[in-house]
Amino acid sequence: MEWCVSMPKIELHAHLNGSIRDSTLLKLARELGEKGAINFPDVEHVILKNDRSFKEVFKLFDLIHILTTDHKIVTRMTKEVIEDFADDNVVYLELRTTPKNNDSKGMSKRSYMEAVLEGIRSVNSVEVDLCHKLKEDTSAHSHTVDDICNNKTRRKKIYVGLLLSIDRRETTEAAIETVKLALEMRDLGVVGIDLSGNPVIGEWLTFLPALEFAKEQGLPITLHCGEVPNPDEIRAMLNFLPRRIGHACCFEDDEWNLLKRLKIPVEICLTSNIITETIASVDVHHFADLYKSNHPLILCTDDCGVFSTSISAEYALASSTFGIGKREMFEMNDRAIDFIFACDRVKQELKTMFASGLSELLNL
Ligand SMILES: CNc1ncnc2c1ncn2[C@@H]1O[C@H](COP(=O)(O)O)[C@@H](O)[C@H]1O
Ligand SMILES: [Zn+2]
Repeated sequence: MEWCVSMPKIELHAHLNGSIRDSTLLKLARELGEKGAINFPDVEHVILKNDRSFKEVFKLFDLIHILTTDHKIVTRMTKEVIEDFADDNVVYLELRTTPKNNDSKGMSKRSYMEAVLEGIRSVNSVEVDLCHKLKEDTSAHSHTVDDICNNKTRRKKIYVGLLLSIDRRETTEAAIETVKLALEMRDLGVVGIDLSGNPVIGEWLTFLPALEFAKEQGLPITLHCGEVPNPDEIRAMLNFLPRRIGHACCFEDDEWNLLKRLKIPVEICLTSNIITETIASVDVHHFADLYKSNHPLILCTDDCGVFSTSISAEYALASSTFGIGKREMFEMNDRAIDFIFACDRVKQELKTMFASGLSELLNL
């Protein structure tokens, strides 16, 4: 489905380390293998394996982190991931990542994020508009809407906003440190906070003080919610009123009713849910019911490296499974602009871009 690639798309749920290219991961593993730090054939097998249980996915993340937790590699990975999304015609990307401390690499959460920013600066195949507050004041000098829409006269452009993730393994203090860092970096492209990590680990109450602090400070929050059955946590998360949630796989009737009543937008990750077996098969995915109910939602990749997918592949899968066409998908993206975390300038520019794209679509 060519249109799934060519259509401008909004990606709101992509984890940096989960989006790493297989080729980069294998190269890093080979290098560590040559140094004798790991057994390359074992690691190669894990990287290339296609079906992964939930537990195995989180083991793979630990392995990926061993290979990538280094400033230069974080920079390279960030650059490649943004270029890959832009190549797939993502026009607005919210990229999330967990800031990491690692004494042996001289890495602090802040220096990790500086390496991410360096990666964004080194993107050269596409023009990056980093969403940050300061830019609003200078937007008069920014590009015109015609510039953005007209790929012929300008380079392709992608808006990027960063979300800082709190890992469910972290303590309250570490989570607060991440929120403080996000606040310090609001002028540098950080647009919000995410709670993620292995859903069978950690307690909601551990993260609540950090999330409440973020909310008080006006930082938008998205939560991984209901990836495993846990009705008390799901209800507590929904009643916290996050700006969005990811997944919503293991909801019962009460939780569906609450979600729909609160109209909290959902980031849908089809392939991720199927591979981790949180949903039995794509045809019974809750995307269908939410879409029919006009609930705010958007298709996302989660971890396109780990799950060997792409945002256009997710659109193709949703289109063939649920019979949703190009125009409806386009409108789904247009509506999603309302719940992105970027500032009004970016929202306005995207609205204009999509408005002109729709007339093109209808003229076809
Ligand atoms: C499959 N579903 C998922 N559920 C929950 N958390 C997930 C996830 N996929 C990824 N992550 C979270 O993102 C981290 C990797 O990216 P970063 O190191 O932050 O860039 C993982 O370690 C996990 O905490
Ligand atoms: Zn996720």
